[in-house]
Amino acid sequence: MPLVTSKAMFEKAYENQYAVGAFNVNNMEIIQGIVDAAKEEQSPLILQVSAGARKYAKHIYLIKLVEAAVEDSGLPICLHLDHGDDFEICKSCVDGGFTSVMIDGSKHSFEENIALTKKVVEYAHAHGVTVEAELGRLAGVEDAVKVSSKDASYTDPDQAVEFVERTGVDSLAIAIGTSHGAYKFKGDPTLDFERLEKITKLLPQFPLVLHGASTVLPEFVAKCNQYGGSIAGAQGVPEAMLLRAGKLGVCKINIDTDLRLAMTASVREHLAVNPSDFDPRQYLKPAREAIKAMVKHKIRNVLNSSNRL
Ligand SMILES: O=C(CO)COP(=O)(O)O
Ligand SMILES: O=C[C@H](O)COP(=O)(O)O
Ligand SMILES: [Zn+2]
Ligand SMILES: [Zn+2]
Repeated sequence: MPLVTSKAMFEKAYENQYAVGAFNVNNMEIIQGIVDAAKEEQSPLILQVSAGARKYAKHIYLIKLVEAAVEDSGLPICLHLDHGDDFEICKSCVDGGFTSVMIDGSKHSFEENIALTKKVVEYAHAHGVTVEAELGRLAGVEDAVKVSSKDASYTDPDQAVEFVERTGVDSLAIAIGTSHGAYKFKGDPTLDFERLEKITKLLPQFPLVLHGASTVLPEFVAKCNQYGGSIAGAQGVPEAMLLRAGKLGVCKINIDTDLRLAMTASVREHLAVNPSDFDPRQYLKPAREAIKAMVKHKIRNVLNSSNRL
């Protein structure tokens, strides 16, 4: 089974009102934990690589690890570039074996975003690769750059229609109140479901993407803090809201922060409880299991994507 694009995955997800999890990967243990979970759940899967991940691990290591995961698991996996900043990084990932790319032109003007996205779509489609774009701007930390809530903006539904028509893009990340990182809401969590419903109505059958969709489960924050961490005031998107979004045209839900918290909580606990351990396998093995358990939890309780292959 080779790597696959997101096209058939999204068609099936849209039809059956569930979402495919897009999990950020940075190393072997993270990839193995995620893929093991998806295999046991027989769930469709997107593994995504940020520019930062590509810098950290190098493109060649990540692609070879993901190819190994496909061969070892037999799963149809989509390998996606997360938040491509310019045409060059998208081209490099298309040329380098990715099956899907995101061009994130959301920091540019509407017209510049369209022109940039169109250029990537033309190149990617000519090479059999699907494209995600972003309209509206999420707050939070993205590629080590903090977008303040004053610079964030929700997606305009009419602009979304024009954007999709003029670019030919395959899926669209929208801003309805989620944000990247562990600190998503100061008060009660709210998402603009009215806006989401409007976009879905204007763009029927079109797959939408929700970034910044970690739940920041309190028990993992508490475990980090119990074993020497200092993560205060963290809050994510409640699971019920994500399930609701999955029934309203959101076909891809991005999760990174929850994997980071699961892995860090596990490593912190292991080293605190076993102070004489110094073989990395001793703490990375349970860390990999923690990733697996988190992804299984997401597939069952947030994505509703078990047994959808
Ligand atoms: O959107 C994301 C990656 O693109 C990840 O979002 P979280 O920070 O909520 O996990
Ligand atoms: O959207 C951002 C993802 O969580 C990736 O984060 P990163 O750029 O730190 O790898
Ligand atoms: Zn963005
Ligand atoms: Zn994102």
